[in-house]
Amino acid sequence: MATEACCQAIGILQSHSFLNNFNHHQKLQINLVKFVTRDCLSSNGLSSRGSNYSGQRNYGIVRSSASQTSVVDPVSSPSRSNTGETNKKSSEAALILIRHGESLWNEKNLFTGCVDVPLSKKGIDEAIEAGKRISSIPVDVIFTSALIRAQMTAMLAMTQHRRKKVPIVMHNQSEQARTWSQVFSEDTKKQSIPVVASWQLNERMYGELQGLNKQETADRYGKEQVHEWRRSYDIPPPNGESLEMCAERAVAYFRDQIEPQLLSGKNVMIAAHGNSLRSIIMYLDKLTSQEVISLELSTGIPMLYIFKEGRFIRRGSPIGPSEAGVYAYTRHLALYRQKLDEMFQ
Ligand SMILES: O=C(O)[C@@H](CO)OP(=O)(O)O
Repeated sequence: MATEACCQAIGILQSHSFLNNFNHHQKLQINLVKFVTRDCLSSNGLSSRGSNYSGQRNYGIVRSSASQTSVVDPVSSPSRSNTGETNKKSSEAALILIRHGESLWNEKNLFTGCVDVPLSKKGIDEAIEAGKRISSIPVDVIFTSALIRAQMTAMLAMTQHRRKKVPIVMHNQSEQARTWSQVFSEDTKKQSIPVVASWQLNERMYGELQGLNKQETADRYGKEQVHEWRRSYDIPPPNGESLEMCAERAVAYFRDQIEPQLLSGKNVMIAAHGNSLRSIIMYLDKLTSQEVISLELSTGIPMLYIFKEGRFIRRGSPIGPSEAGVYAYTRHLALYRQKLDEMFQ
């Protein structure tokens, strides 16, 4: 069902590579599947004590490798802009990961897991701030968990995006839901971003800890025990999921549904949770089960990866759109931002 829903969702608003969108006179290069029925690491954003998550070191490596690589420019490449090849091959695709902003239960220091709690006021502000950071990074498709805090984060972040496309939540759970949510304008579809919500990206299920206060639980069961429940790789909390179990469904979903999008040149944003994202980062960065233990993600800090030649390259967390030489940008992304400048200033 997830596969079907996802394919339809992607088909719905499948747009060509982001840069093509800018030339309004350009013949559209869209392999648009018929709508509906067919249709940086910032040091405060991600850290891992004692691991290779030294932001400074990694930024340097990434930047130098990027500068040595020749990146095809889809804007000026006639072969790409005139032959409709854009959708099939892209030299790179952006992948933004964002942990939801602070929730009302984060604020109260409660284990949340799969309980569907909304953002706090601070979380709303964090999501908007995150949106500013990625406002010049292309987004063609958004994946979120089924939980409202991740969805709020994605939507609030997108209110800040300079491209001003409209994120539209896909509803493929039934034929009727599909039919009733159809869009009948090609132009409108081009100005939209499909949002695919999936339980596989949910926070790990925290079992009988859900709703308990983290500090009180540590006082009761001991700090060590609670740390083991919270951060060990393969030890689940009582009747809950271990990180390993969470990774089984989150990484499988990433590989089955999200990687093909990146492979086809789509720029993807994932709004999800501390542990579902930890497991995905473990996969992207090839962390060991030991290394992932100390990986912590802050709420509301977007992390950018570039998918290129089958590899994921961590770029860091983009800063604001006004920053000229943001390390997180590749040449490809800088061109996108330049186009936005031309369009909207
Ligand atoms: O309560 C939760 O769902 C998670 C994330 O807030 O907690 P932890 O920090 O233990 O991963």
